[in-house]
Amino acid sequence: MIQKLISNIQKTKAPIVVGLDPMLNYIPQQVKDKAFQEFGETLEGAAEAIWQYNKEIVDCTYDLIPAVKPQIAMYEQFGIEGMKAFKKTVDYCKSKGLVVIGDVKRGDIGSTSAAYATGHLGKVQVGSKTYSAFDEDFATVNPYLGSDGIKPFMEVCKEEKKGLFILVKTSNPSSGEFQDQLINGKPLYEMVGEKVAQWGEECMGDQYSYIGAVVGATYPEMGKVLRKVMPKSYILVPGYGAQGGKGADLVHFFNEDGLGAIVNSSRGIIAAYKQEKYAKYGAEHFGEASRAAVEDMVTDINQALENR
Ligand SMILES: O=C(O)c1cc(=O)[nH]c(=O)n1[C@@H]1O[C@H](COP(=O)(O)O)[C@@H](O)[C@H]1O
Repeated sequence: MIQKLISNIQKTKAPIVVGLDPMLNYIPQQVKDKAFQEFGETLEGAAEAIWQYNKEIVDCTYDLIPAVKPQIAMYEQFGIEGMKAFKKTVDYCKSKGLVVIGDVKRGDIGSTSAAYATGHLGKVQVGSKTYSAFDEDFATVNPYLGSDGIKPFMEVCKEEKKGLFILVKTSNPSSGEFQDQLINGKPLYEMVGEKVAQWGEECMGDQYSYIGAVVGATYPEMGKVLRKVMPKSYILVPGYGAQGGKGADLVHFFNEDGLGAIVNSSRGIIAAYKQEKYAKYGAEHFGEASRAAVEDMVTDINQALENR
């Protein structure tokens, strides 16, 4: 799957991920009205609205982008119906040739991680039959339980040719509270980065490992250090746009080959029509506003890379 991600990035010349994080308050009224007419103001109605919203955004952007990252919490809040919308979104994006990064941030004791890995990346055995339940291409995982929480995910990735993005340094304001703590003079996030590089060696594609890392766009100096600590790991970089990250901050997350990083924007793309810059599209043409925001993001990052 890492090869497919790289080839999609090369084909689109767009090292970006569109984050499919639908919230009801971003969804234009006409989309909600239609869904509520059919299903009422119910969890099912909400799930239908987020699915229709996602579908329009994907239809308007899929030819420009290599990958999407649905964040499961946005679906889970609507219970079973939301989870069905998550699965429909995963399948639809895959049918459009996109790589799907399930932003599920799992990680637990070994046996529980194994079940998470089976459900999201692997196959579950039911009697004589096997099923791929969610079947994303990559999943985000939390390494702070230690190696035995990560190994079951790696095993499934090896079998299924899938991949991981392991949280190393997160984009949020208080990420330093624990992640920046010094241990024998070294920050914890750097130790985790070294571990990701080690795990990555066991799981190599052609040039890059299918064990990647998550490093927030909001910490560019740390990104520069971590790039060197994990030279063969793809870095998923969230925090662009709504959290303040800009193209110029991101150049050091990339390797000299122009590869090695993929930058996520969620609200900045899917709710672009709400920004003044894209207001001319109006809520009616929210998908076109998202397309314009994708084009601007790609230009911003590629220009920054050219100027470095
Ligand atoms: O794993 C992630 O994707 C992630 C890690 C991190 O450090 N920071 C972070 O924002 N994210 C996710 O990236 C997305 C960012 O959304 P926007 O701020 O709207 O672009 C959300 O889905 C977050 O859950």
